[in-house]
Amino acid sequence: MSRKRTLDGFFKPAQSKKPKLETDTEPPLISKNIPQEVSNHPTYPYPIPHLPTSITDALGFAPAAEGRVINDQPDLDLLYFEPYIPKEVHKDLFKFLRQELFFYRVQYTIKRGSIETAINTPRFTTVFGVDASSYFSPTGHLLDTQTHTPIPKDRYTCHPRPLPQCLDVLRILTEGSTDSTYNFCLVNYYASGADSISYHSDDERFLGANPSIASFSLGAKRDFYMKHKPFPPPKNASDPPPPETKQIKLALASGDMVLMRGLTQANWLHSIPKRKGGESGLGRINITFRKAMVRGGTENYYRYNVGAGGVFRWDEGRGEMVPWEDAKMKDGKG
Ligand SMILES: O=C(O)CCC(=O)C(=O)O
Ligand SMILES: [Fe+2]
Repeated sequence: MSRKRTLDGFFKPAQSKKPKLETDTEPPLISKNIPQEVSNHPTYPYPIPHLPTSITDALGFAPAAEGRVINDQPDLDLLYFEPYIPKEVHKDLFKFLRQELFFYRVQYTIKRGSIETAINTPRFTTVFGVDASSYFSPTGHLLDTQTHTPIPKDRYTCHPRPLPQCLDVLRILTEGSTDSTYNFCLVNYYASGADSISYHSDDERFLGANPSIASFSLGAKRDFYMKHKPFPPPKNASDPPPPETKQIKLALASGDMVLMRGLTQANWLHSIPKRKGGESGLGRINITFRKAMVRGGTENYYRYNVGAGGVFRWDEGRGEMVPWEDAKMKDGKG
């Protein structure tokens, strides 16, 4: 089949707003018999090219270094790969993902008591995947994990989408080196030192107990801080004081991967603080792989990483993320 027909084929489903999920005997949402040069799905704003073989070939040598265990403080269990991505390709992988992925700048409100506060997420985000109650068939339909039949229409209010090949390749490698499996990929893009993530832990109940989270860095070097959560006050005056813990700083470089596992999320917070100077102006991509067990995880991840706003895409000429609608008009594709 010619390349032209392939492209026509995948642009068509992208126009319909919702995937048709009734049965898996329908025409595939992802073409099966055509050599796939792109990943596409009705939930994607545009198709995402597969990784060039120059990158996939080099990824065959990952992890580029052995993981170093960091567990010298209470409740801490990290495996730190410096680097994980071979040095020959981390720059190309960064450029590829920044150019080809679609991002969002999510706004939401939080309510504390009767006071509502508007939050502007201080970084670009995107997400792919679905929790363990469902899975994507090879043709892109969402099926129930128990019954292997199409999921009921009302299972999700969001529109879960499968990992594109370019991130799935990394997921498979990560599973091989971390003794865990993952069904979600979250991506952050920190455009400059003004973008950040404040202290938090990824210990939501929908991840189950002691989740393993694999976190990749590409692009600018940024400081990653960790600190122990406050210990509960002693119950009796005779109880021993809580153990001493020290803040941790890892200068995460392009290609590095930190696996946070065991008791880490339940007991430690982590952050990427705002920075002036250094490499931060070059932009940084963070990719995390996680496993959500139940539907609530899917709703949460799409709400806070896609939200209800517009799509952004990297504009190489302008050197910044631009609203994708504008970029399409400029290309004359609008
Ligand atoms: O950018 C990073 O290295 C950390 C990102 C993170 O903690 C998160 O997305 O939950
Ligand atoms: Fe996190």
